[in-house]
Formats: sequence, C-alpha cells, structure tokens
Amino acid sequence: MQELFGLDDWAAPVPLLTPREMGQADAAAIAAGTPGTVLMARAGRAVADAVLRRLGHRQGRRAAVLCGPGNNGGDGFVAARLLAEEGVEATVYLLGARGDLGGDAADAARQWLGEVHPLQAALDLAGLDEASQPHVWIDALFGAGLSRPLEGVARRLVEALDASDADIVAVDVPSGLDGATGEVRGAAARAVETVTFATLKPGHLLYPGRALCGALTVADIGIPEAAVTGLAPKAFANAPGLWRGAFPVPEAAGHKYTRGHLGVLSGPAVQSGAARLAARGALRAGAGLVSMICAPSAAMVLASHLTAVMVKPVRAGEAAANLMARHRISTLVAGPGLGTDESARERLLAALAAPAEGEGLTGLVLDADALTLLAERGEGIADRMPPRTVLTPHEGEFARLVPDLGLQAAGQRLSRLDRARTAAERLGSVVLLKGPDTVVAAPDGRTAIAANAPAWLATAGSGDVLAGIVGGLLAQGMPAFEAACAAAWMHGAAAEVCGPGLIAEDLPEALPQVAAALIGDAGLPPPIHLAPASEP
Ligand SMILES: NC(=O)C1=CN([C@@H]2O[C@H](COP(=O)(O)OP(=O)(O)OC[C@H]3O[C@@H](n4cnc5c(N)ncnc54)[C@H](O)[C@@H]3O)[C@@H](O)[C@H]2O)[C@@H](O)CC1
Ligand SMILES: [K+]
Repeated sequence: MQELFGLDDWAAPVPLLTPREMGQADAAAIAAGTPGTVLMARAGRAVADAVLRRLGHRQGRRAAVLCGPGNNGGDGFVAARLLAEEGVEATVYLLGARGDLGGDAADAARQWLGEVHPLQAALDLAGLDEASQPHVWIDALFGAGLSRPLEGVARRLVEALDASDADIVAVDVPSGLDGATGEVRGAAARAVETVTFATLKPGHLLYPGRALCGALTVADIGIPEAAVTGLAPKAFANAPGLWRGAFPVPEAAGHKYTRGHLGVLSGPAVQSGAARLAARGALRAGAGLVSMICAPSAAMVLASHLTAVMVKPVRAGEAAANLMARHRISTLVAGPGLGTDESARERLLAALAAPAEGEGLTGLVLDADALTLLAERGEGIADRMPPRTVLTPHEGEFARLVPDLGLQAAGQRLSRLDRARTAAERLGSVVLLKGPDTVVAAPDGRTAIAANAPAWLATAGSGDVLAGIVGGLLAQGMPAFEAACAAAWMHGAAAEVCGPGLIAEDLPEALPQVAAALIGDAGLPPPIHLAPASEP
C-alpha cells in the first residue's frame, strides 16, 4: 500500500514555489556558491535523462529541441548536447537570434556545436508526414520567465503540436502555462512529461495546468534546502508529509470517547441519505462515536438504515445543543441533505447554540446546504462557528459565500489558490474548495493543493463523504487545516483503491486500507513473544 499511494515520495512536506519565488531560490543558491551554469547543467541533465528513458535504445532516435530566448532555452541547449553525446540525433530550433542570448543560456549555447535553426523551421517540420517527425519534442521555449501570452511563431508551433500526437517533454513547465496559477496564456503545449527543478510550482497542480504537464518529475539540481525554506513557503502539495505528524493514531489504551463523538445534522427523512454518507465517512475516518441528530419524523428512516451510527431524535421543545452536550458531542457536520428553508436554518442554529450545561462544540464542518444558509442568511451562524471550523464549498457554493472571489466574478484574475486563501482570511475559517485540484486554505495563509484525485471521484454523494471524513478527523482532535488536508487526501486515496465505477457508498469502505497505509501497525499493542526455554 505504501507503493500504491507513493507514500515514500511524499514523506516530507513538498512546498510549492511560484516562478518568482523559484527565481529567488535560484539566486540564493547561486549566492551560496553554486554557479548558475552548474544549476543549468544539472537541469539539462535531468531533461536529457527523462528523454533518454522515453526513447529507450531504438535505432535512429530523433529529438527536436525548441529553445526560447531565456534560461529555459539554456536548459534546452544543455539537453541537446547531452542527447547528442548519447547518439540521439538532436536538432535545435531557436526563437530569436543566437547573438541575443545572454548569461548562462549564452554559455550553454556556446557549448552546443551543432547547427541552430530558426523556430519557423520547427513549424515546417511539425507539418510534415509522420515518418519525418522526431520521436520526441523538447519544449524549452519559456519557463519561469513567461511574461505575456504566447504569440507569433511560438504560438503557432505550440498549437500545431497540440493538434498532432507529438510526444513533448516540457522543461520546467509546458510553454504558455503560467507556473503560478495553472492558467494558459494564449496557448500552451500539452506534454507527456514535465521535468521541473527543486520543487513543484502551483501551476503544476492547478487545472488546466495539471492536465498539460503529463507525468511530473521533480529533479534535484542542488538548490540547498535553506534556499527554499528561507522563503518561508506557505503553499504545499497536499500529501501526507504535510499533515502526518498531526494524524490521529489511536492509542491502545484509549476508548471510544478519547476518539471523539461526532454529530451529523440530518435533514428531512426523504433526503437523509447525504447525512448517512457523511456519518459513515466520519466513522470510517476513526471518530469514536457518531450520532445522527434529527427530527423525530426522520428517525425511523435513519434507524432502519444505520447500525453503528446512533440516532438521536431531538424532541419538540428540546434544544439540540443541550442534547449534544449531554452526549459529549464535540464536533458537528451540518449541510448534507439539510435543506435551505427556514426550518433547516432553525435546526442549524439550535445545534450551534451554546448549551445550557456542559461543553459546546469545538469542531464544525459546514457543507452543502449549510453553506448556502451561511451565505444567504448567515446571521447567528457565523458568530457560532468554533475556531476549528472547516467550510467545504464547491465552486458554486464558494461563489455564493464570497461572490467577488467566485470563478465567474467580473474581472476575476486570481488563481484558485489565491481565491481560496483570500476567502479563508476573510471568513476566518479553513476553506476546502472542492474540485479535481481541491485547495485547502487556512486563515493564516497556509494552503495545500490536492494532486491525487482520480477522475471517477466526481460522483453523487462523494462530497458528503468528504465532509464526514473532515468531521471524523476533527472529532479526534486534529487541527482544522491538517484535518481538511488529510481528509481531501484520504478521499482521493480511497477513490484510487476503489477504481472506476466508484459510487459514494464505496468510499468509506475503502478508508481502512488508506488508514492502514498511513499509520501502519502504530495502533497495535506492543508485541508479546512466547520464547522457548533458552539453554542455561
Ligand atoms: N539560474 C537559474 O535561475 C536557473 C534557471 N533555470 C531555467 O531557467 C528558467 C527561467 O529562465 P528565465 O528567467 O530566463 O525565463 P524564461 O527562459 O522562461 O523566459 C524568459 C525569456 O522569454 C521572454 N518571454 C517571456 N514571455 C514571452 C512570450 N510570451 N513571448 C516571447 N517571449 C517571451 C522574456 O522576454 C525572456 O527573454 C526556468 O524555467 C528554468 O528552466 C534552470 O536552468 C535552473 C537554474
Ligand atoms: K518550457
């Protein structure tokens, strides 16, 4: 299972640096004594290695190397030279004049002893018959220095390659992809593989960037760790290295109450399935107890469907918060199937109220209908949210909560990452913005982008299970940002276990395999050996 989830690769947090921050890290590495030419030599080596892996040992291997006017092009020149040394027929095409190259790129170009063709010739090549095509195209046009949309011959070439089924290996990012935002500027190459350096960039994980990068390789080019940590990065890939230290490992001597009691607020009987999915997700995520808080009219439907999850009807005149405090329910998931009418709002407010006696809520997940209520009639809801609150909107709910940050908002130029971060700061809660590239953002500016969600995770009820997993982890005491990150990752990993054909009911059932991979045998009591008598 370690292998299935690639856990060894993700043992440490993986920071995401914007192209500008990466430039600062490069500069710090150079200032600390590694010349830029050495970094470029290693970058070109990593690209050449990736191309050689792709080409294998076939006869007459041909590579077209597309070089831009900056250091990305410099990496291309290095790769071309190393490929030629390995017997690959490498042809270099350059955007602009060779004499205009400067710095490390000029140095790399000087060491390339072959011809340099104008980029227009590559465009002509792309239009030729299949037999004339190179086996691999190396896209070293623009990397971190992309500063405007692609135009002219570069754009026409990228579009021509996109229309063909050319194998493109991109250097750092597919040219035209904005490494900070994942957006395409004008046009962008669609790579089968992208080799980037030192660490990932947000644009590698945010869509459409993620789909354009193909397989991602992060090559170590000797940037010292301090050059990256010195930038105090706040954005990370969402993977276990980021939150594993806070993941709740059950103690052998613990009991169910030490693993937390979670309540799920159910809506009317006919739409109670969503709440049941959330409850099942929470239980499988390790909550010690899960109770369904419901109206008496929904109780029989729920009871006939539930076994390990308890049903707690709130009788007329009884305050839900008091009932929850009596049962030591410290965490609540509200929203799935709740409804958005006035009675739903009243029930939500009743569950969030301070109890007459005992402890109030310490953890809260607001999802689905609860988010709509918060957006449209939020008085009384927002000020009852405990510090560990996670909001789990999809794009539509997000736009209702923070209209000016919605995807379709007029003049919207922020990336998905920045939209989620700004919303979290403004709402004072952790925001988990759902999508194939789910972003988790905390009010203190920390963010994480998911990278493991399979396509088949987008299915009815999948979000309800996710809300439950977040709640289950909060109930066990996990901090809100880490709980939201871990839940999003586990949700993706569970979907990976299930495979295509997944329905939401399958997700909770796959969680034990995911948890086992995360905690190994940590929850088992220490081993007991019954040793045979030893010789005196
Ligand atoms: N020393 C370093 O900083 C290292 C940099 N490396 C490589 O260097 C790259 C960054 O190099 P640069 O900062 O030189 O930037 P790039 O090489 O990505 O591009 C900058 C050049 O492209 C031009 N340009 C930008 N957008 C354009 C557009 N749409 N149309 C036409 N021209 C455009 C700019 O005017 C500039 O001349 C990285 O992506 C990486 O591949 C690696 O070699 C590792 C070391
Ligand atoms: K590139």
